[in-house]
Amino acid sequence: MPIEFDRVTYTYPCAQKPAVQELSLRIPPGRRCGLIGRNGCGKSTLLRLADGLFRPDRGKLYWQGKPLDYSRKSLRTLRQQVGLVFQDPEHQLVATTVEEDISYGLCNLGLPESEIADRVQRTLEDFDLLELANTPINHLSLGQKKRVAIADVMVLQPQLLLMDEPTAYLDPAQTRTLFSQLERIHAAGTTALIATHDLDFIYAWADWLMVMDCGRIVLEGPAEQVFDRHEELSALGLGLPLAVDLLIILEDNNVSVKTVRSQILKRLRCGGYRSFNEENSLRSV
Ligand SMILES: Nc1ncnc2c1ncn2[C@@H]1O[C@H](COP(=O)(O)OP(=O)(O)OP(=O)(O)O)[C@@H](O)[C@H]1O
Repeated sequence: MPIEFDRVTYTYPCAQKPAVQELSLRIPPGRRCGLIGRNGCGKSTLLRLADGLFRPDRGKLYWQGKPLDYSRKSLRTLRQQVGLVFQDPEHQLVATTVEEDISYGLCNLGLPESEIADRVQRTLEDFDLLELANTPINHLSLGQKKRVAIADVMVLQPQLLLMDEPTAYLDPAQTRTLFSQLERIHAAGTTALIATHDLDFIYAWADWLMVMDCGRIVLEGPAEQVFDRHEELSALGLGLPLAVDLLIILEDNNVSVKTVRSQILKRLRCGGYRSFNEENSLRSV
């Protein structure tokens, strides 16, 4: 079991209530795990706890079966095995140019120069960053910064990859590149946990889905089964991936393309399943 939370509670200094409460979860090796939930429900806090950046007030975290040790030395070792891509790329980028930034973590690991050069070159290619290799970080667009932040962590080949809103600021082509890189590392045995509001991305990628609310995991299971729980997701203020909405509409065999289009537009403009139900019937459109 790479990572496990056992009744973990964490409260930010000066905060009135915990951001994460009595939270228990286990992520088996090799899993593609999605984490969804409305704003402020505790997703980023959970990821920071998993990376050892925050220490729980109560409860315990286990990494590969051993309780997390918060000594400097152990945290250094943990960070070589667990990589976190922050929601805001500005929190990740440390060096002057793209190439320096991607090599930074590898240099800290004390790897031979030739291996560092090889890995950096491959990562620049993988993330379509070759042309930007010598560009100063502060000359990059937000989407380019996000790609560098993701590359910074992927180049380290962590055993557990934690990502906070990885598709934020990425255009569709770069989202596809990210997808294929995630497929590649999954095939190589990496476990990944991705927190996101991008339901279409998570629907396509995740094999396991956890839903958070008020600092707790409130739904968990195979992604397809969790997305089938329309009413509960709606009650939690969450929508559905477009593909699930489409499947619901298409369950009615008599539905025309025009009706599907009109229903999908309504879904996109007004939100998820609740508005769908309130409309009552497809045929009335
Ligand atoms: N530095 C902080 N100090 C005090 N409270 C904080 C701090 N950071 C976050 N919080 C609070 O902790 C709770 C959980 O925040 P967190 O960022 O983990 O949520 P999230 O699910 O990642 O949200 P989002 O989807 O908006 O990114 C929120 O109520 C938030 O207001």
